[in-house]
Amino acid sequence: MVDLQDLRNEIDSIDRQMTELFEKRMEISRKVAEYKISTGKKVFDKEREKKVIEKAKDMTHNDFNRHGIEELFQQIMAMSRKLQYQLLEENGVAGRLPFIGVNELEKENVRVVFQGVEGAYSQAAMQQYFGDKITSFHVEHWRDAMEAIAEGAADYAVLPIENSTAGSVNDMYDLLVEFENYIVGEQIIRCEHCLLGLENAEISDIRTVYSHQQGLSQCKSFLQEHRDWKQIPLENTAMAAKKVAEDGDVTQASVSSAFAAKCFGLKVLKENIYNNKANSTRFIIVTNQRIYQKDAKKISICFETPHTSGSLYNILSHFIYNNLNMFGIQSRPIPGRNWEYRFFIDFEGNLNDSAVKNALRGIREEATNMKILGNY
Ligand SMILES: O=C(O)C(=O)C[C@]1(C(=O)O)C=C[C@@H](O)C=C1
Repeated sequence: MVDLQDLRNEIDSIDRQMTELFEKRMEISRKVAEYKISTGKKVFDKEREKKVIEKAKDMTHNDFNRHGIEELFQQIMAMSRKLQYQLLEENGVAGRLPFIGVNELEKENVRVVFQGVEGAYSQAAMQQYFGDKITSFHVEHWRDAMEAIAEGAADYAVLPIENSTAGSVNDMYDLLVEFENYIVGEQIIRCEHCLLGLENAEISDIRTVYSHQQGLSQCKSFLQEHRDWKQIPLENTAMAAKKVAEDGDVTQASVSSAFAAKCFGLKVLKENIYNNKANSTRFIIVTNQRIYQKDAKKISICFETPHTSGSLYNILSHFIYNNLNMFGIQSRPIPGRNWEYRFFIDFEGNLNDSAVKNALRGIREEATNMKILGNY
């Protein structure tokens, strides 16, 4: 019978040699980086990596080892590249980021566009972010808002990107890729639905309630206590409040925000009638300039990955190696390319941090169509 301890001693000896060789290899990679710094050559050399992997695979003796050696060398060279990116950054050749840092965003005397009607949650988000000293207008569609800032009709747009219950606003991700507009801020608004009625109405008068379908379903428990009320869904919660104000009928109510009550002169008949107390929507503030506030802490990027196994894994490793904390990842189909996806990542950091520059340089070289959507 073989002795386990003997076998483990052998493995230990091989591991020692592998570690020594790994360190030797990284030392050579460091020298290659010096050469690349002085010649301006790119770190990532796809063809060379292919050849290294093929050569190593040819030396193996069975299929299992062929796969193993391929994966191992992919990892070794990914680490080698990360070391080289770090050295580039230390030598100040990490490349300039085409974004300008500003101390503060201009929030007064600016023109802001929001999507939706007056009294919408997006208008509430706009007021909370910018205050009152602005000129604002609203448009019907998200695309109209993106166009307004792209063309310079507005300085900023306020647009929803995510709801804590309903999830991401997918169209917004596509629009951020399509337009040369950038995220410079965000505002989270709690969707605190209330029951609104006319100034002289009481709850006992109500017979009909209007809201967006989601508004009605988010207040299901409360509405079940009033089963005799007719529930009528409308396009959005603000329109529902507007209708109640315009109809002037005490038997009508709407499920809308307290902000909408103020906008249309309605009375809050009952506050906090929603089921999920944490329900919130995250709005982004978008502009057509590549700027970021110097104390910004969150970065959004998107990229496409080559259609090969492990490519997303390799790209995500740039966050791990640079100690960057990822907040989230989304994917969206790429139009016209079935079953291929574009990834959107939010992570913690500032465009001026060297770890961030490092990671972005690596991702830019290894992914396709990488775009920095903003630092805010
Ligand atoms: O040969 C090079 O150009 C290197 O930088 C070395 C190396 C490697 O570790 O083998 C690293 C990165 C390149 O993508 C290709 C190969």
